[in-house]
Amino acid sequence: MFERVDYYAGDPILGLMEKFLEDSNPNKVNLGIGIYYDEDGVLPVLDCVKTAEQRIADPISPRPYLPMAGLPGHRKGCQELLFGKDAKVLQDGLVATIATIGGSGALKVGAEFINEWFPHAKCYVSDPTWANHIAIFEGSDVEVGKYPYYDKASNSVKFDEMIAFFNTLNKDDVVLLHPCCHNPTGMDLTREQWDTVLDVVQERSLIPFMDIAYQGFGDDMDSDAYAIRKAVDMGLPLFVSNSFSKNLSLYGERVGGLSVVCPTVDEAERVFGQLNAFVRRIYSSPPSHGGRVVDIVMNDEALHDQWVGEVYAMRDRIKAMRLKLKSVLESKVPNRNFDYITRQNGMFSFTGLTPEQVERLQSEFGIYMISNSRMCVAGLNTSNIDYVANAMADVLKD
Ligand SMILES: Cc1[nH+]cc(COP(=O)(O)O)c(/C=N/[C@@H](CC(=O)O)C(=O)O)c1O
Repeated sequence: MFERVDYYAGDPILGLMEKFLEDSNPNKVNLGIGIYYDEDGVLPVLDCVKTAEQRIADPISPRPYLPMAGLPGHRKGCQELLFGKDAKVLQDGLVATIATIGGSGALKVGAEFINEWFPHAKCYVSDPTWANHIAIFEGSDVEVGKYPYYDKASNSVKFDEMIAFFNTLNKDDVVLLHPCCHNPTGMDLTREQWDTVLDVVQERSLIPFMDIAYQGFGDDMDSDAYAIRKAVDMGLPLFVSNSFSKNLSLYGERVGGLSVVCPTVDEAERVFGQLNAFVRRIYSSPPSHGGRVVDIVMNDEALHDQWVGEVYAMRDRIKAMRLKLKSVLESKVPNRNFDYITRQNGMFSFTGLTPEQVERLQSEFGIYMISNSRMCVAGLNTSNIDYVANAMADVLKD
């Protein structure tokens, strides 16, 4: 009966996590999945989340279905984080926002919406991009193409090629953009480059779809949203998927959001209704617990301020690990340029190691990074960084 069903090849990121957990090497280091581990190598529970959890736990309350769009406070939290607390576009009621099952759920609902209402649109993703971007959009029958983005030889953005490619695209084609902390390269655009990208998007009437999963891990909450807010200032239609998995350290609670910036209130109402319709037919309504944590942290001023401080502490620890890794590698492999490690932003570094070198790190040293050479810098700490740098130096020298 089901022999016609193909075997699942596994996920390049989540599958690696399983292999890591099974590895008995006492020195193993997980630099694979994009998860923030603290200095002790532990996935943290933020203090602001602990407070929110206590409020949820006492007094304990029933767990009814949430609205299809999620809690109003969760949605408000997404909007103010992305667009700014006093953004005119919010005051004017031009943004349709739903709470979603993580950033992944936001991308899925967005892909379904585009397939339904822009059936001729293709979606173009950066080369390289987060692997699941392609799977999600193709899974919604949206044809996916790639735009030039990263030059491995120079460890920089192929900006002129990217712009030239955008100038070949058609009206309503979707360009999937990383506003900050590019996954997997960590290489972000400057503000001037964003301005140029958004000018081309406007000239070609493209649809920008910005996926922001690491807001606060780059420079700061507002700077990391520069591209989002610039598109709004230009009056562009805009999709934004956001994730609280990393910056609230709530991975398993599956909390995110999808926002669509519309030209008129009437269009925002139409879009909001259709987003609800897609939610209903895909998963009906979002999870309650995570939504309540987001609602409490984002809308309690003191907790929100505490949260921002906790995110910046995570950001700063990652930056410190970048500096340390770069200096150790420079001392051990003097004939190789490691500037890219500190030019890159957010959780990931595209190390440029070959698949064979990545495989050696895993098999000989128990160090796990994605086969495309992406390293999650947040997996480094002062206890393992010398071990990792020495191992990288070893495989780079041979
Ligand atoms: C760019 C991006 N967008 C969306 C997501 C999904 O977020 P969530 O809220 O968990 O649904 C991730 C997760 N990335 C890491 C984990 C994963 O692959 O699922 C990663 O790149 O390792 C991203 O890196």
